[in-house]
Amino acid sequence: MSMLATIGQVAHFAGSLTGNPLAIIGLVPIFAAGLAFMRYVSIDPEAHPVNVRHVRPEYDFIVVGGGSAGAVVASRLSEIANWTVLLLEAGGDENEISDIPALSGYTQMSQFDWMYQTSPPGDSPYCLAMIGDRCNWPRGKVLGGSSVLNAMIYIRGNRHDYDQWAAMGNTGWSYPEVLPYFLKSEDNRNPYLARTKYHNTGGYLTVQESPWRTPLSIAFLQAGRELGYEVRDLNGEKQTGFMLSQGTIRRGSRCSTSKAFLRPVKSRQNLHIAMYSQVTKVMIDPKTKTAYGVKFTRNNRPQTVRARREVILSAGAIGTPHILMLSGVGEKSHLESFKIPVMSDLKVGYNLQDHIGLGGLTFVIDDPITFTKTRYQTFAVAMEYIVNERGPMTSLGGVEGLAFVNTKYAPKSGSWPDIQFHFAPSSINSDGEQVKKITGLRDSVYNTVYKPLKNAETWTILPLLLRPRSTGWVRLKSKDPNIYPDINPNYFTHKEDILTLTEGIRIALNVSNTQSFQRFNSRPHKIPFPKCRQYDWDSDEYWECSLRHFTFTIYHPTSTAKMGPASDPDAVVDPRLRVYGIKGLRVIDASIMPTIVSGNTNAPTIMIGEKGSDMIKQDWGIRV
Ligand SMILES: Cc1cc2nc3c(=O)[nH]c(=O)nc-3n(C[C@H](O)[C@H](O)[C@H](O)COP(=O)(O)OP(=O)(O)OC[C@H]3O[C@@H](n4cnc5c(N)ncnc54)[C@H](O)[C@@H]3O)c2cc1C
Repeated sequence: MSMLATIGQVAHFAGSLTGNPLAIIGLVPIFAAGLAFMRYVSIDPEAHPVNVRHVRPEYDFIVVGGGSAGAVVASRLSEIANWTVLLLEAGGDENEISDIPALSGYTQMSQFDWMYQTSPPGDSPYCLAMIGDRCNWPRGKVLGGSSVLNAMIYIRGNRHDYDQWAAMGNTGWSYPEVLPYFLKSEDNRNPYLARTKYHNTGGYLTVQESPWRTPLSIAFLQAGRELGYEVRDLNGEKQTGFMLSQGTIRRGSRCSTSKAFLRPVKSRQNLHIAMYSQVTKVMIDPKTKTAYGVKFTRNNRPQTVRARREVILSAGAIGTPHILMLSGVGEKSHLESFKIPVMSDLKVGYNLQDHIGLGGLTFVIDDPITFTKTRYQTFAVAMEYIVNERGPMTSLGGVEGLAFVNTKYAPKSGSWPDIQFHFAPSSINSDGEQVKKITGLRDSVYNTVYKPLKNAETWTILPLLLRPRSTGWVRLKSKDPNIYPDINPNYFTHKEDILTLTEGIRIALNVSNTQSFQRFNSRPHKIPFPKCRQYDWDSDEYWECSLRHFTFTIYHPTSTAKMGPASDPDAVVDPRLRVYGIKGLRVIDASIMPTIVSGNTNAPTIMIGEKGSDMIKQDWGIRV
């Protein structure tokens, strides 16, 4: 294939991603993608998984959803040579654009994204700065799932999270019991990390720091020290402190779970992967209450496939409860209102938890050292990515530094921080209007608050609430599987969530006040949101108003099929991830977290995939 043809093909794909790519993302990333494509075709040893043409009538195991967890489960189960495994994925395959770390925002609102939205809020307002008072909730609709859309940040959560799960009655899920599963996946490429007992090499999932960063990342670490925090591996012994971001990247490109877990096993004859296959229902025998297969639609054709041993739902925190409820597993009164026969009366869809913070908390500096589109979308930058797998294009979604800090509301031990910082040497409009587009910011907000920052040197901290008290739900709107469910996160129904975040914002302001940032004359950008003008800047009321406007989720919905012991009335699955009341049906994905972990959710979900796979093997008599 000629170079021009290849570039044309990638540009065409980019068009489908953005609507008008040449206007929005400019030529350079397209060149980058085109050239990267050439390199992959010629030298990449990891050819893509095969989309099987025909699905057999029956398999031993059916895995629904090939995302962060599902790709792991399909890979691990098919290690058993005499088991047949079918992986059904609603989306298609990832590609060269989604591989470029710095362009991670461009896969949102594309064919790779389910494009969910929260329902408009009730009494506790949130997302008010967004069109229709609704926040976008991107979810991966692609092999690799949300690991293809995410910012690639690798964080495992706090050891107390897992000890708390175990203390809730979830035998086997304490920190010492889950750590081996984090290690099992990992191939850490930073020798100084790899040699510690908290990291590993040789696993499928590549983890490393981005090979490139701006000078401000070092200022961020130094600021942490000035504030009394240690710079340390936040995936190591202690979580409190500051560090450079670690990410799931390999040779400078995204390492999705499809790339990590499915490509290496693509030639296994006992693993079939069927893409563009949307599961609409789990078939459950009403007499024996046993799951025996699934219904799915592929190329507009409804089909069924049977499972000899088990059906595993790995469709994510929205998809899994949606499928469960459509299949008659959910709260009795809710299902009956849609005339869905009830197979098991369980609190499916409840307990929805998510991490939120204040979006757009921006600081301005004088020096020309930040990440701006004009500075970094150049031919030289593209070539550095293509030829050397290095440079600004390898930046982990622009997030260069991370920190876990304690507000006065955190446990007194100091070892279970309640706020996480994501540090980025950029702001809402450093990338033209792409961030505006994917967050759904109203014109009035963007034009008033962020447009004046055009050409400014900026940096941002996203203060994130790690353990929200407010929980929400996912409920059916219809029994038609193509109608998205009602997603109501109920943000800020607990005042403590606002109070904790307000303290977190003030610690972020202190970061800017350190000598490390004052060297650059750092100062907060103080233009208020139009509807928060009546409050004094930095008053409690001002921050509450700001939080309720630019409510920023970093897309970590979890816990909608809660794991718990039989004594827990809210539990949907038991500690071996089996759905209560139904034989042959498990859930293995982010939905099972009884409480959201204190940190980004991709690595914990991959761990759940690893551990869940071993549980299945054990339960079928395989030694692991
Ligand atoms: C934009 C974005 C940025 C993020 N950034 C980070 C980050 O930097 N670090 C981090 O740790 N976490 C991040 N996350 C969160 C993290 O990626 C998710 O928590 C994690 O991927 C969830 O894994 P999962 O297996 O539960 O679901 P998913 O990975 O979403 O997988 C579910 C899969 O099931 C498929 N599916 C759903 N319904 C059906 C159906 N009916 N039939 C067939 N298939 C179906 C989907 O298409 C998808 O492939 C981010 C998420 C997003 C969306």
